[in-house]
Amino acid sequence: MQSVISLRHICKRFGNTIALDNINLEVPAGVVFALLGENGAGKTTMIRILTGFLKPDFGAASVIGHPCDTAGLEIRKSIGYVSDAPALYEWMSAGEIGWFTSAFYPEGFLERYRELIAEFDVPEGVRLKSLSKGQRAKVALALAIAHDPSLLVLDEPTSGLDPMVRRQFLESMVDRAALGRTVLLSSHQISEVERVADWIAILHQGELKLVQPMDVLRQSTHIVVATLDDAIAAVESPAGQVLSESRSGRQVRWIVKDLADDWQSRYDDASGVKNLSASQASLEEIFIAVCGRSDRRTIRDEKVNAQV
Ligand SMILES: Nc1ncnc2c1ncn2[C@@H]1O[C@H](COP(=O)(O)OP(=O)(O)OP(=O)(O)O)[C@@H](O)[C@H]1O
Repeated sequence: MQSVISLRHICKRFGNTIALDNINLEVPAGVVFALLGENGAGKTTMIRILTGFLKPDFGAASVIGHPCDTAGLEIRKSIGYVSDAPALYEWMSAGEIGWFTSAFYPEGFLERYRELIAEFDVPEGVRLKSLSKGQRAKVALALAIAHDPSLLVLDEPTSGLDPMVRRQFLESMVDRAALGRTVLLSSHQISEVERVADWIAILHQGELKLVQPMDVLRQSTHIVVATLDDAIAAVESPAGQVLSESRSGRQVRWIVKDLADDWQSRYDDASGVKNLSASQASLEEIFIAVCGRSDRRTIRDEKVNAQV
């Protein structure tokens, strides 16, 4: 099946900063796909490339079959997009902006928009500048989904919203995926994402560190804790892909992906390990393990590496 979003070898630099470093990503249809990353990881840069606002320095990107570098307008008309700070005509009322925007979309837009506004409890007659932040976010979401787009792109949609509004937002994402639509959700609200996302991608300092279905990621990533006889003794890591290791006194803690079935066999009586346990890691623990390393490469680093 064709991907809804496809990125091949995407690179983008701003001066010395490598904002996106050879990104390859395929987003399947009908899922809530979460793009996680700390501040400055490159999430907004990726979304700006996908929506045709920014051209990559290298690589090719397409959204619902359209090339992002040449068909930005077409893409923006077809998808729904909510930025972290939606630009709305402040002097219009919630009702007026729906009517105004409906001129750009096929019949049925206004009716659906008004239904959504009523569902979200936003008063139609009040000017946008007099609405609360949460109400304005709901207007932006209603405008983005009233034409029932096959892809909805949300850049930090819930930042600054209260928990009730956030929950309403995220539930509407799950409803959309259930109808076969795709949602790309950029966020650093990890616990929220964990509840709604089908797929997780972790972007760290411009590099895509991990892309996996949420259930596979959960099942395949463990926290392994070993208690040692001696606090300063060396100990072998468990068999698997070790994402992080930390020590506190006699305890060693690893976050391990694809832990081998027979991982305990490494720790016999002579290993100096007294107690062993393994449990499933939360998304937050996985995120910290993946992102807790190395500083962003800059062009200066690349030049130094090329010289050695
Ligand atoms: N127009 C620009 N000019 C210069 N540097 C930029 C520009 N846009 C982004 N950057 C840099 O590129 C990197 C990635 O920024 P980006 O906004 O994509 O991150 P982000 O993951 O969206 O962060 P946040 O969660 O804080 O919004 C950062 O180091 C940022 O400073």
